[in-house]
Amino acid sequence: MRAAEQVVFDREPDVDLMGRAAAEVARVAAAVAPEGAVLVVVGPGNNGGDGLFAAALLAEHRPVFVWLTGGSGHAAGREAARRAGATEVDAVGALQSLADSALVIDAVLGLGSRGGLPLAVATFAEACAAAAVPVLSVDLPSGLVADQGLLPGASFSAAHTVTFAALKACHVQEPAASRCGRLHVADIGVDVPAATLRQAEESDIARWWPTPGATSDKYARGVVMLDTGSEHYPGAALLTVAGALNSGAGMARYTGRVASGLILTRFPSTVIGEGRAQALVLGSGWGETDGAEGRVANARLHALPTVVDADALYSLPEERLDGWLLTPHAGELARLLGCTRSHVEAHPLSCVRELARHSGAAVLLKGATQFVAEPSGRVTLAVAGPAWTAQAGSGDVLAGICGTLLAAGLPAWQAGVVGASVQAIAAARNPGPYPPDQLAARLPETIAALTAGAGG
Ligand SMILES: NC(=O)C1=CN([C@@H]2O[C@H](COP(=O)(O)OP(=O)(O)OC[C@H]3O[C@@H](n4cnc5c(N)ncnc54)[C@H](OP(=O)(O)O)[C@@H]3O)[C@@H](O)[C@H]2O)[C@@H](O)CC1
Ligand SMILES: [K+]
Repeated sequence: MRAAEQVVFDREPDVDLMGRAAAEVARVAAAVAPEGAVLVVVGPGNNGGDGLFAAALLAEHRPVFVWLTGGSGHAAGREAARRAGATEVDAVGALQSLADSALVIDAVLGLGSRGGLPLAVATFAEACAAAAVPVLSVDLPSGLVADQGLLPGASFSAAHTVTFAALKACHVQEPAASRCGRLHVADIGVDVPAATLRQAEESDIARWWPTPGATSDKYARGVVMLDTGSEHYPGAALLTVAGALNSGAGMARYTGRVASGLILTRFPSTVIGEGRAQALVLGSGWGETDGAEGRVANARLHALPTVVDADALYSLPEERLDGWLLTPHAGELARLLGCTRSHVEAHPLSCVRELARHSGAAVLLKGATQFVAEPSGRVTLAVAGPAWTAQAGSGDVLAGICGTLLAAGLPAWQAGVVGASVQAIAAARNPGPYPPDQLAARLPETIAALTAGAGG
């Protein structure tokens, strides 16, 4: 973000980016709280500057109070707010005026935040929540750190966040994302080149879904070959097949070690044994079975796009896995990188990127926020779903869905994003809790609704 801003300053030294940012903040403030007093809480840096210029704009029409939490603040902004008639208050005055405020604008810390809040501000943030006064945060809820999803300490809980040019990690990664409220991305004339972090939306999933054409046969739709499940985890085989078939595979072939009778009783259209296929799914429910390495090496010989899940992840071939999709959760990713689970949870973006860069595969990191990294470093976040999907077996269904999407010809990263998203959307549209096999059974109607009107 700072580099992108610098490009604008180099091109146009007199550009008033802060004025544009403040105008957007004032516009959203007027929309969400059209009347009543506004209390602007201001920090020491440019985030505070945005708040002060927004205060000046709002003070033309309504009572505005300004609390300079650091004692001073952006000098020109302070002067503008004063001239427009805003009233400066101290910490006590801020708490007193809270009850009469229609809106609090949080302009304490933005991109320069190290995380957490000074004590007086933390107390005030709690008071806002207790008084149920809506907070509009400038750029990000103060207390968060822009490029992290963690809560490093106290922070505001915003009803609205106005950010500039592009979303930052804190806006989309939990638990920070839940502090941001409704997000408004304001265009202030700063171009963010080739976004390295993107958030997929339902409309993207509808557009990317590989709807078969009039002339598609089962091979064009894609045959998925699954080597999943084990004596210990036969259910995993069923769940992967359920994921594959309910997301529209042209055919599912099962080559794993679970008795074919069990598979066929539940999914009679499954074909048992190897044959022509367009994608493979490996590993879900293998457990610590012998022969993982041999089975992964065998898959390599097929030279097909491959989903590698669960225990197969620990037997990855050494060469670059172009076109493959790895689907670890945080614990598995930690083991692969030789670090701790808590390290992955604290730094999911860098960890998921590291495995993608190192392996040459796309990597879908599963969890509350689902990240898909490409070897280039670009990361796309899947559409978020309700927490109900965090249940044993969800990952198996997801591996099957991703297999279908790979078989239909989607690039590995896109198969990961679309697969994780459609499962989340199905869960959101069918508020459960449904166990994963029943949620898998809801995929067809979810996909039908999603793609209706998307133009295929
Ligand atoms: N660049 C541009 O043109 C544009 C920028 N824009 C706006 O500027 C914002 C970025 O401004 P910024 O760089 O001044 O950083 P900002 O977040 O205001 O604060 C830094 C100050 O806070 C302090 N501090 C940090 N953590 C702390 C803590 N936990 N507790 C207490 N203090 C803490 C820190 O102290 P230090 O770490 O240096 O000791 C430093 O003094 C950006 O988010 C956007 O709103 C828009 O106008 C668009 C154009
Ligand atoms: K802020």
